[in-house]
Amino acid sequence: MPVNDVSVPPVAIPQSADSLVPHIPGVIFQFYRSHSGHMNFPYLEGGGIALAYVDRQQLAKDASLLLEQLTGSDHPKVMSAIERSARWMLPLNTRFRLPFPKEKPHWIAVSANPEPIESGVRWNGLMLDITDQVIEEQRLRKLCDTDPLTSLPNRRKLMVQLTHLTSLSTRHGTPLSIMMIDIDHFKQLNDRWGHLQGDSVLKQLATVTQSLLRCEDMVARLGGEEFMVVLPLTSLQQCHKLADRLRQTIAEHDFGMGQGNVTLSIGVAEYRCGEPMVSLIERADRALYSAKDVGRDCVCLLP
Ligand SMILES: Nc1nc2c(ncn2[C@@H]2O[C@H](COP(=O)(O)OP(=O)(O)OP(=O)(O)O)[C@@H](O)[C@H]2O)c(=O)[nH]1
Repeated sequence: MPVNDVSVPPVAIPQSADSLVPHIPGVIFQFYRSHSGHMNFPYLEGGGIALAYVDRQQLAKDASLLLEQLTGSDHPKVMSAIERSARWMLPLNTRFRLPFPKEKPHWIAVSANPEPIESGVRWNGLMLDITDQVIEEQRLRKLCDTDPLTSLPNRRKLMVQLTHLTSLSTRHGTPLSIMMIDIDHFKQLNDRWGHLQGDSVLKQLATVTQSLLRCEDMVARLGGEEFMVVLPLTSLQQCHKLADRLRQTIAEHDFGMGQGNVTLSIGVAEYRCGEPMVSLIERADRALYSAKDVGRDCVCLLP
């Protein structure tokens, strides 16, 4: 049969976009800000859940009813995105959490184009509920940043955090110390007790170390049997003391293999304001190797 003989069932063509708008999974809006700062939504229509709990008639008069619901950093973030878009006539692209009664807030993405008018600026744009996408992003980010065996932050996450903390330390002149930790003769432990028992030691070490730290400290697994602890606002002496407490706690801990089976060598170092982060890590690494050299089960620091 020739292709052009295939009969197509008749479909009603919408007369205007207006009849489609209530059925789309998002919101089409017009947002207005006067030169004096008054804001409102002259137009706000659409489908999906995003409009379920907003009072459109009120928002047509005053947008601050919606903006005031934004929590945490979302309010200043959205306000400065509006300001930037208005000042430079750049597209407004941002996201925020919209509170929902009896539910977790939903993530809403906004994308709109500004248009200068005599009395202020007008934006025409879209809002989409991106909650599922944000949850997936958060899950993937956690996966990228976490060591699967111990659930500790991994090397990647640690480097990001250490970069941030060294720059804070340089800016404010505050102390920052690190510990480089390595389990002694871990190969022998694996060979003698098996890989599963080795894994269990790594997990228990992670838990014991975390229990000795404050919430602003961080312990990460760098790989294999090597860990790093980062201690903001901590001098070398305080770090040394804590490292020795950790060493002793682990030496006395019952890993289920009889006492005295697991010991740690630890190198400690303090950040020198302005130095590259790698120099700090190298110093702690060299201190760790000194600890290995002098017989293990000890804490070393370099001058
Ligand atoms: N069970 C277990 N073992 C691991 C894991 N990652 C690395 N290892 C083992 O850790 C051992 C590290 O051995 P080495 O680097 O020789 O160090 P060591 O035996 O601890 O010796 P020193 O550091 O000099 O005291 C190797 O046998 C690796 O196979 C892991 O995730 N689980």
